[in-house]
Amino acid sequence: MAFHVLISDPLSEEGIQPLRDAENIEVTVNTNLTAESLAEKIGDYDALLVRSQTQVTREIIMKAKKLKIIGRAGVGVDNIDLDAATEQGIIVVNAPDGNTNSAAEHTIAMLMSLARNIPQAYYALKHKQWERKKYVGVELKNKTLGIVGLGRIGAEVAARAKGQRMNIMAYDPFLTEEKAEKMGIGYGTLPEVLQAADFITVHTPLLKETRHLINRDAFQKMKTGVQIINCARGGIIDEEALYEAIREGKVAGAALDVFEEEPARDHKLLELPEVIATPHLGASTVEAQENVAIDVSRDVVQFLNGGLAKNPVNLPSVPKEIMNKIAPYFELSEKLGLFLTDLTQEVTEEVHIYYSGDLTEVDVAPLTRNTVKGLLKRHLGDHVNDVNATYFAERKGITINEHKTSSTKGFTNLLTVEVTTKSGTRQVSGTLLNGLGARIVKVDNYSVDVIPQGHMVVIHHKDQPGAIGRVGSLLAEQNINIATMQVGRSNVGGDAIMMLTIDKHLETEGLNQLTGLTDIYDVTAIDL
Ligand SMILES: NC(=O)C1=CN([C@@H]2O[C@H](COP(=O)(O)OP(=O)(O)OC[C@H]3O[C@@H](n4cnc5c(N)ncnc54)[C@H](O)[C@@H]3O)[C@@H](O)[C@H]2O)C=CC1
Ligand SMILES: O=C(O)CCC(=O)C(=O)O
Repeated sequence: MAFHVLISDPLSEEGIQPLRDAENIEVTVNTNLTAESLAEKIGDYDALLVRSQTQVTREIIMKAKKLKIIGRAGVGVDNIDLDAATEQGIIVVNAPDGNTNSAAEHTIAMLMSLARNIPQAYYALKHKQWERKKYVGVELKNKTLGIVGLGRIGAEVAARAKGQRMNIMAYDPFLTEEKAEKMGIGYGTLPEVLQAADFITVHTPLLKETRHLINRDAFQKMKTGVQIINCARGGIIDEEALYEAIREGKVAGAALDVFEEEPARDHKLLELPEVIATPHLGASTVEAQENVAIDVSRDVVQFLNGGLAKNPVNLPSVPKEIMNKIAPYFELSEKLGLFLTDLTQEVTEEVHIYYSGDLTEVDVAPLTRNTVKGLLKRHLGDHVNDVNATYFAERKGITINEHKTSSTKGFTNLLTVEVTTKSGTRQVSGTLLNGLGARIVKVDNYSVDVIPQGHMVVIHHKDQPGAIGRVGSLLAEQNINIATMQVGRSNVGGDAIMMLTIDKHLETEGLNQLTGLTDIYDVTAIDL
């Protein structure tokens, strides 16, 4: 089967070679699509690759019936409606490392241009004006650079600015004093950084929490004559507040690579002589564009062919060595989820997943997501997948609890799923037996040994002579062959469980007849 991939923003031709090389992938490049024509065409594609221009809105995602993956050749994913993608089970991947260097270099270029009025002086000279007095700048040496957001790019900017003999002071929610000290930079709260800095550069993502992080209040805290750089995202700085701060003389200059609305051809900030700007060029280098396109193309090829994406945005990435350990449990975890949904046949309120033995040594979050997928699949069908399983569970008010326990009950590994509904709690445990594959080894309090596959019947009954025979006869009458049978009981003559694997699905009529037999409490048909 061929997968169809649409590239809707200009990407490096060398960078998309992994897509072109893949035999089962057909690539369409169309960088002139309007929002309407993208919405019209997106239904034909399995993957969409973008930079920052294409707005992948909810409306487009809702029309993307075949779409499995959106690749962002770059870092920021604020042009993609992540919630909508997650809801629709579409994985979003980005290329977080490929343009770090270019963005950091661009920031330093902007910092130096700002300090020495290079763009303004250049413009004047091109217009035949030799203005030496007007364009006196300031040195960077011994000035304080305030960095807001010390991630990949912020940290690279810090390293380079140290080379300019600047003092660095940074704020990041994940930065500690110890870490700052190790990096040879100063640590401060946001207000402290704002107060101390001669130059301030922002390097956070654009999130609800960071929108207008630098606002009127923030400008009030700054030194008079401060200069501001934004090579991260328009919207982190409140543009209206920046405009006022420049007009009032609080801010002496600003260097902007990004704007709240792009393209920003006719922006009032651009009319101010104190503002220098580039049209979102931070990542526009040959190297960065090749890097990000390669990274994202590889992820798309890998993912479409059943592999794991290296840089998922709406799904945590799983290191290879952990994946190798947990991969054999994937099928079992989903089947335990499916088994319990059939067994309870009621609205799930709470889920507890217990991992023991070998499984306690690794990050089992992917298995939890897969179990939840199994629990929801009966009702949501193929619409639920690893990307959206936890989201759907949350939306349906189901709480998911993951536990690691030392109680292995004699197995080297044991995965137990417990579901609470309004009628009570049901449990199923499974294990992987060396060389023998997956087994269900416990249902509620009964020990069993059943391969989790095919058509099954779970019967709760009273441990009385004849009960098993009656079930066998009735199924024989219905021409249903029993492949295997397991019986577990709590005590002689007490409650017991029969687990049958049968050769075909048990229809409702047969199920009702079984339920009507003497000493039978309840019967559930399960199809795995
Ligand atoms: N102009 C351009 O062409 C480019 C822009 N970017 C943008 O640069 C920004 C940074 O990218 P990376 O360094 O790769 O991201 P990153 O994820 O490595 O770093 C972001 C940092 O911001 C911090 N942060 C989050 N909320 C914060 C807050 N309220 N206050 C202070 N810090 C906060 C995070 O803890 C993290 O350390 C992103 O917005 C990205 O989209 C990236 C590449 C090119
Ligand atoms: O695609 C681009 O050139 C923009 C890069 C960018 O802003 C990012 O990676 O966040």
